[in-house]
Amino acid sequence: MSIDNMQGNVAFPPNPHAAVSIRGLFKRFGNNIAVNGLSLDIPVGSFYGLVGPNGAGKTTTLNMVTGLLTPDAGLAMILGADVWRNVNAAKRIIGVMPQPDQIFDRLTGLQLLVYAGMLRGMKRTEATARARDLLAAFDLNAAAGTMVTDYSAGMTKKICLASAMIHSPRILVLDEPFESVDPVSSANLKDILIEYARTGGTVIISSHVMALVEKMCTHVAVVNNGQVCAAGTIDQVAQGEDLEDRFLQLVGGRHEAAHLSWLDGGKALA
Ligand SMILES: Nc1ncnc2c1ncn2[C@@H]1O[C@H](COP(=O)(O)OP(=O)(O)OP(=O)(O)O)[C@@H](O)[C@H]1O
Repeated sequence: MSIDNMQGNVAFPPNPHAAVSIRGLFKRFGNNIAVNGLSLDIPVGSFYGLVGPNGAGKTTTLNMVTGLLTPDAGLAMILGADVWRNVNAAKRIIGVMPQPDQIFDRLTGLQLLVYAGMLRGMKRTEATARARDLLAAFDLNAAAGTMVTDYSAGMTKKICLASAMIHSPRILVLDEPFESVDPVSSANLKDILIEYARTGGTVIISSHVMALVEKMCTHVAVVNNGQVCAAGTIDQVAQGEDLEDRFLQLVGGRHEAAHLSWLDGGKALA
């Protein structure tokens, strides 16, 4: 998709060939409009970054696309099928990284992965074999028999990621996947995701780390106030600039002279 603000253009039909096609998605929490008529196409095989300031509506959008949250209005299609017409079918196609507080952390890492696989209809033997592959890939072999509640934040993140991948979904939706993951595991994870996209899988990540998005993603959408303000390939959105600078131009919010007069390096105590 070229740089294209499709806000409010609900008449523009969804793209049945896209991995994800969103039209006029809307969600309100009380008086707060979290997602305000958002439209976006995510091509099959893309590594798509969703970026935006805190509270922009990224997580709310992803939750509606993955069948976790009902939209107030609008349409989300996954590989040509309306998510909300058959939400269970959509969930089988997608791998969603659970949040650490959404997992059964009294299971061991191995048990959690086998459980996640069996929940998606896999046989125990196959789920166990894949769980062991994933534990190795994420450097969690030594912690396979440890309860997840005793994992560090980064280890928990990795086991959450692994549980999103075990059923080999066609689309992976990952909210801040690299946050608190160490550089070695992060590099391994990037290799896995890049290979996954290369073989036709679609990866959608939300991230605040612009350098990472610029390096890893093929496409990016900048979300602000519940709408897409720019979307396309990284080059199309960056327009020859550093992606972070372009992001700041698009969303604004930089204070001319960010200055807290009382934050004086402790001079007052000297
Ligand atoms: N369950 C909820 N109940 C009430 N308000 C909510 C709920 N979830 C999100 N919101 C509000 O919706 C808006 C969008 O939130 P959302 O979490 O989608 O933003 P985000 O772009 O993912 O932000 P961040 O980068 O900080 O994670 C925010 O104003 C938030 O306070």
